Amino acid sequence: MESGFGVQRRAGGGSPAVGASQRRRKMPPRAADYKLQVIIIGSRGVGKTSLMERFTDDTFCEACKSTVAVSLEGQQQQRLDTAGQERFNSITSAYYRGAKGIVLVYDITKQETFEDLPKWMKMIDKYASEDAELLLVGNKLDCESDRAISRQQAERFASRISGMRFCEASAKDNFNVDEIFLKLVDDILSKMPLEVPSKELSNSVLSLQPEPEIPPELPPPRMRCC
Ligand SMILES: Nc1nc2c(ncn2[C@@H]2O[C@H](COP(=O)(O)OP(=O)(O)OP(=O)(O)O)[C@@H](O)[C@H]2O)c(=O)[nH]1
Repeated sequence: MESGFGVQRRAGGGSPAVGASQRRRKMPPRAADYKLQVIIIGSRGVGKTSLMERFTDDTFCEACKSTVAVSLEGQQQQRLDTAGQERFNSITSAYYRGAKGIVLVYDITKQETFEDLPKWMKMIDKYASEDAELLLVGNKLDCESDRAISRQQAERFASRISGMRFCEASAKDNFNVDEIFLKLVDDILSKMPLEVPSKELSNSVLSLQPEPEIPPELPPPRMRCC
């Protein structure tokens, strides 16, 4: 249950006068200065694909099918047999490892998606680089009347994890979506050395489905002691 993509960022971009989605539609394509791998993780149905599609294409699908595929940009699209856990795990660990940014999503209307967050953090602790930027996103803010998780609860969760930022968003209403990804990329770039080695760059895209598998032995967690 991960989605991800290569985010392209041009140097000296600054804050746009128009929305970033508008800029994406109107500006002619130009070679990117960097390609950074960002993955989007979270429980089933929280809106990972919707956030990604809102950011990349400025589209929203009301009745999307669940993601069950791995795709490698410019290459083949391959259906995953969810029983094929071994192959899945090696792909998962590779993509976590390569991620410069991780967007961890829950649904503000679904308690269980918030309760799953510690499991996702275990995956991050096990597989991701310590330097990866982390962003917690409470999606479906347009469903305020069905809210099950308060902003304060989520802020408390994020504050216990070193370097994790938090925001709420709506892929449906296109609220905070550009901000999520552009801020994440700015944070990643601000940490990078001026000369980025080419092996650091990635152009792969990932979209996976199975439930998070909790590793039996975990490295020291990012959770801070209270
Ligand atoms: N109201 C509302 N619905 C949303 C929002 N984002 C996604 N959805 C809906 O939630 C459902 C699941 O969205 P997806 O983007 O497929 O969620 P996902 O996390 O990629 O789901 P999986 O691939 O199954 O893990 C779809 O019906 C979307 O239309 C949002 O911001 N607001």
